[in-house]
Amino acid sequence: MNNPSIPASDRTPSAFDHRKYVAYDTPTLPDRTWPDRVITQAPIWCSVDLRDGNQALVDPMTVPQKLMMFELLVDLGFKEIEIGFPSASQTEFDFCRQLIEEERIPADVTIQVLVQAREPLIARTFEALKGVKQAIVHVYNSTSRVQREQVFRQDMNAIRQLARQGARWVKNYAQQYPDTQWRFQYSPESFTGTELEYAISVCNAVLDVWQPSAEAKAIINLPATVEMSTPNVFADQVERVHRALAYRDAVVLSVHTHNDRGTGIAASELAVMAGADRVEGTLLGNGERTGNMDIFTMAMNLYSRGVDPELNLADVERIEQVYTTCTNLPVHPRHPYIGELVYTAFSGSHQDAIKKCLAVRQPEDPWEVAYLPIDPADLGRSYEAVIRVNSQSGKGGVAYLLEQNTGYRLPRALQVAFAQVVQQESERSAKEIHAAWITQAFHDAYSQQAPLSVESYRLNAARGGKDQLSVEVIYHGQAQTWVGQGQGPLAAWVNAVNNHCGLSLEVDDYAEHSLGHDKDADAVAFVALKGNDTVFWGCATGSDIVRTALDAVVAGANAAIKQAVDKQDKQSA
Ligand SMILES: CC(=O)SCCNC(=O)CCNC(=O)[C@H](O)C(C)(C)COP(=O)(O)OP(=O)(O)OC[C@H]1O[C@@H](n2cnc3c(N)ncnc32)[C@H](O)[C@@H]1OP(=O)(O)O
Ligand SMILES: CC(C)C(=O)C(=O)O
Repeated sequence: MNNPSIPASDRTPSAFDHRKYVAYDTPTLPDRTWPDRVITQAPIWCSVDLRDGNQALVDPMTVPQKLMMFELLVDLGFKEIEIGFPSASQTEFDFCRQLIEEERIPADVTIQVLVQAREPLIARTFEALKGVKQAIVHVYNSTSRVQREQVFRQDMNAIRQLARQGARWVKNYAQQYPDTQWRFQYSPESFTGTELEYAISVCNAVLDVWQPSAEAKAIINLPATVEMSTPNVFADQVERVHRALAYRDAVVLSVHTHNDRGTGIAASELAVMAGADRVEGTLLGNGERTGNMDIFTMAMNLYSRGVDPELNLADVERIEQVYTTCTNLPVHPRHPYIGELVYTAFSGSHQDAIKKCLAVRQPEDPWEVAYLPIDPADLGRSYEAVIRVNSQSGKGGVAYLLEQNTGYRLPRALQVAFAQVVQQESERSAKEIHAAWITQAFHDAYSQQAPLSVESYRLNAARGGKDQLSVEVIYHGQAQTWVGQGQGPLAAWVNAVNNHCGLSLEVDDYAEHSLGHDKDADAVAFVALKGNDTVFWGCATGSDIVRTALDAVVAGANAAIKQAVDKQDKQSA
């Protein structure tokens, strides 16, 4: 249809011109109630991975791939699974037969199949379902204005008759297989492009044929076959149907949204607020064009707000593996909840906030961690994936990674100093800096035990007086005995080091902590030695805390010695 708002002389079909498009109709539902509702319970989920997901693939799934996906869906807890379109191809037919003949359908799972409102296809569909204990037969026809006028070339009445006829065929064929517990589903396909009151009249016509009851409910499924509006408009449409549908108590109201505008999940969520009982979709949103609504994400959205999603999605590795094997599609690294990068913070302020929230969090607390909508561990994600370091990162992230790798909790001033080392490398390489590099760089910078190292020590701790320390050292390859005195072993040792190395270091800061919870756990010591307006940090670990402190001083002193040598080399060059 030509858009009358564009003068004919102005129409340039190949140009990027928004005037080619018309605004969508907005139903008037001034007394809408859905905006005040919250979702407190998971809807009935129906996976359509094996049908709508499958029909959108470059290479539709083979029978083994379909089986693999079916088993995953069952294990995740889906109770309704649309397994295909059995009249579409031999593969589809055979898959349906295999599930039934090999008794692969658990007693609490109902398979669903799709068919057009065409008798031969409906006959073939019932053949495919022969012997099944229970099944949903899902019949559809397009009701939109565009399809009525341009595809079917039939008026509203004829299209309603087609729907009614399809419903009759389904009902009649079902009577030929009385051993199966049948349920029927109807979709006014392209519902979002259908005049709302007309769509309701078609659904009611179908229900009049099926005469559903509270014991034998029918399913009316409202597809956003093409997502054409903002989700609030879809919610209004659903609430209007919810109110106007005949046999409402005997109907499960279902929605089936697509993602053409990128809001397929929001549309389903608002639809549930508007009265939908059931949601069709696919894992990770595979499906026609931009995909079906993503059940994994919608379920995790519920989970993240404390609502039981009634699906167990914890094994994301398996979900990803089956998804990629069956669809040949990758999982986007930013895919909600499952993508490789979705729990990762590179930026300094995010890392700092995450680290602080995690540090104060008690296991029994509700999850309230900045920047992390859920606990990544719930989906098997390790904390290594949470904080990653590049040139956008700060001291918090670097310290966090080091702590994860070594258990060290750096004093704040050492965090600041070490972050500069890492920042230099990340800027030089223009790459991510991994935890292994950070750990090595930390030890290189702060744990050097050459040219000076401690072999053994003897401490004569004097009550009220000065401690006397005698230390067997290796200094520039020579074994020597150094003696020092001071207020405590640390001061005694710094005095000895200063005397023998020609330094004038003072202890500026000292911290230690245990590296484990049991009494035999090693400790780590950090010491800041100040000399000539420079702070030299040293770090060491060990089971004997005095020895560990001496080693930490040695590391700081070695850094000071190295700086002095470098200075001399520069001057003589
Ligand atoms: C929105 C959705 O996802 S709907 C599901 C879509 N999925 C698929 O189409 C995948 C499986 N489909 C197929 O394999 C094939 O389309 C088949 C086997 C079902 C049918 O194949 P064919 O009969 O060869 O042809 P085709 O699909 O082109 O049929 C179109 C004909 O069916 C009619 N038709 C299409 N949909 C329906 C329907 N739901 N109810 C009744 N008639 C319909 C069309 O008007 C057209 O009629 P015409 O032949 O008189 O012009
Ligand atoms: C058959 C229907 C439900 C469909 O897949 C759609 O409209 O997208």
